Amino acid sequence: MGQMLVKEVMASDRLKLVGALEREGHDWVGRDLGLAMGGAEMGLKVSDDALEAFSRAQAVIDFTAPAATVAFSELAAQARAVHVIGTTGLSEDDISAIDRAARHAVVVRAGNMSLGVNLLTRMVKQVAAALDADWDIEVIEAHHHHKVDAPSGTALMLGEAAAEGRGVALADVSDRGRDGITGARKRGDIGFHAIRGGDIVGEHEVLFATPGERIVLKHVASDRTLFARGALKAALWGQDKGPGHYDMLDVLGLG
Ligand SMILES: NC(=O)C1=CN([C@@H]2O[C@H](COP(=O)(O)OP(=O)(O)OC[C@H]3O[C@@H](n4cnc5c(N)ncnc54)[C@H](OP(=O)(O)O)[C@@H]3O)[C@@H](O)[C@H]2O)C=CC1
Ligand SMILES: O=C(O)C1=N[C@H](C(=O)O)C[C@H](O)C1
Repeated sequence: MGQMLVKEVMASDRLKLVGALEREGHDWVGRDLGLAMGGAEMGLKVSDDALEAFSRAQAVIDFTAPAATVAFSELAAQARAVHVIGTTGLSEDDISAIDRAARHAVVVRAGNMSLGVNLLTRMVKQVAAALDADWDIEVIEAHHHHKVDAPSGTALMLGEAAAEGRGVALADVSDRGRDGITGARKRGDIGFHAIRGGDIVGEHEVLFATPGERIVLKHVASDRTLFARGALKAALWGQDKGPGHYDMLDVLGLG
């Protein structure tokens, strides 16, 4: 995602890239970003000094890993830069830490930056609200074999939307990774299933099943560029907002 973001920022006439980070000890640190990416020289050196880079930025776009994102949220808040977070796999403690940073700066966080998925969450909530618990809800997601977290951030967003529609807390009804003699499905549970293979960009399906019929709501991402474009839209949107923890529904006006 990092390299995709660099390309999208370079292609934009509204954005300017002022820094690029790698972790301390990475062999790109100190090298020209363009050359390191295998292209033309960009005149911008890769750094490992987050606070220095953030202090020169109006926005920080972060698709990394939970520990990095939590640390960056504090530094971005110190620098009063808009922090756009695409990182998934965050724990409740991680999210609380980000909430603390969002008291001082704008944070936009979403497990999926695409318009389609965010619209789908509204549809899932509506369908879940219209159906009772005789309808079993299952969230099925598929991603490339490099992905390290499961369920995906998007699957969790869709599960949250379904739980919200039903008026229950997801934590109380979530059923993940069935294996072995699990017993019959519990009424009202929301199940999660993760497929990992090849270069699948991201596919999410929410299944509502009752005896005799099924409803399937599905989103397919076929190009990662859409996630980068969504994140950049969020960075621009956040420029005139007050401190707070926002999501893509806010950015897209679907909240
Ligand atoms: N919200 C959305 O729309 C989307 C979210 N994602 C999420 O974004 C995240 C990244 O995805 P992806 O790009 O595929 O994953 P990658 O593993 O390819 O990239 C993550 C990068 O973050 C770097 N990183 C980790 N920790 C640090 C640190 N402390 N300082 C600097 N760099 C660090 C890693 O470096 P190193 O290799 O050295 O560890 C790596 O280059 C995932 O959580 C993914 O689920 C992805 C696509 C869309
Ligand atoms: O890791 C990915 O690739 C993706 N991660 C996000 C997620 O966890 O839902 C968004 C998208 O599906 C791609």
